[in-house]
Amino acid sequence: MPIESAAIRWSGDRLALLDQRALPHESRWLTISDARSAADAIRDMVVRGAPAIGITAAYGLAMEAANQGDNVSLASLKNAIATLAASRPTAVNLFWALERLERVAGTLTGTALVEALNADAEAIHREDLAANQRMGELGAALLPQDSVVYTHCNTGALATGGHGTALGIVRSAWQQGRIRGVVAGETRPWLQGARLTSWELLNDNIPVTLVADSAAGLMMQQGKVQAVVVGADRITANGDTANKIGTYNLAVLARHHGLPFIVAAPLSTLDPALDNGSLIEIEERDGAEVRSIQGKAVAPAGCPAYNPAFDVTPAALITAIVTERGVIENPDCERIAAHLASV
Ligand SMILES: CSC[C@@H](O)[C@@H](O)C(=O)COP(=O)(O)O
Repeated sequence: MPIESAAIRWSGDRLALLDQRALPHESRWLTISDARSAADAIRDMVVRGAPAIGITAAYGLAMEAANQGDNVSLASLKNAIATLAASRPTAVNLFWALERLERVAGTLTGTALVEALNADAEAIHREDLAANQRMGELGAALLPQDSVVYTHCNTGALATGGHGTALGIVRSAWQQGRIRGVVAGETRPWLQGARLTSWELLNDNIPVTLVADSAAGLMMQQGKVQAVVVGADRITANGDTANKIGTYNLAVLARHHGLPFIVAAPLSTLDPALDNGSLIEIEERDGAEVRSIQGKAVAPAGCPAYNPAFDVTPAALITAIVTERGVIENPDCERIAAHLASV
């Protein structure tokens, strides 16, 4: 059945992705028809954001199954699953989606398998939108009345099945008249804040001020922001949270200035199999992304550069984690486990 969200269009058997590398200047859609092209799109940042990566991987596997036709089985999909799993390492939603589809596939074969994978990929897409809307309601209530909220990277409709995680909270809070506006950090090196978050917020007429990442401390010192809300790529059993590089800096600053630091993520981003954040694989990307901005060199050619795509914020710096199931205040092992066990 066709499903459409801001950056992901599923026709029922083919996938189109909005090429997020070209935003905000150009709206270009790429057609994806198998697991290899889905994996390429994830690795090359055509599609990004933990939930959107999971949704894309699910559709990629479903299309692969359909392409294989009558003889398809879980065994014949193993290479495609490995290709998708190798695309990016940090966002657990990718692995969560693949494992979920593997369970659905089970011993099915042929048309039954194709139909089951299609239905589950569509369910993952729809469930993510519903989760975001619920997180929006729950998270908005945590923000101080009349506050200005600082956010990092892009966690909006582009990064998810719709509405957004942290940006979903911002959207819901704005609709409720709870916040006065948003400060978006530009988010070097890929500029998700400058290119994507500001674009989404301007499109929704939500007041946004774009700042260089290095302005965050001054803005907090000057009392210009009252809360920080971010998304997550993986949250371990103790609440440690991997998110876009620079998130940890913001958490330290928020603690110093006594501001709430709120993480929003669907349950598909929780990884209770890992005890703590030191066990999360942090994606390291090409140093060329740091030496240049949007393909234009800003550093001497060949200058050594280090380019981790994510960092880990210790749970002790997090005021609350919001999932579609509720709010985990002062997250730790016990509270995360109780949250996961609750219904
Ligand atoms: C709802 S998206 C949550 C996270 O995936 C987001 O904050 C982030 O870090 C995205 O990184 P990206 O490298 O753009 O995929």
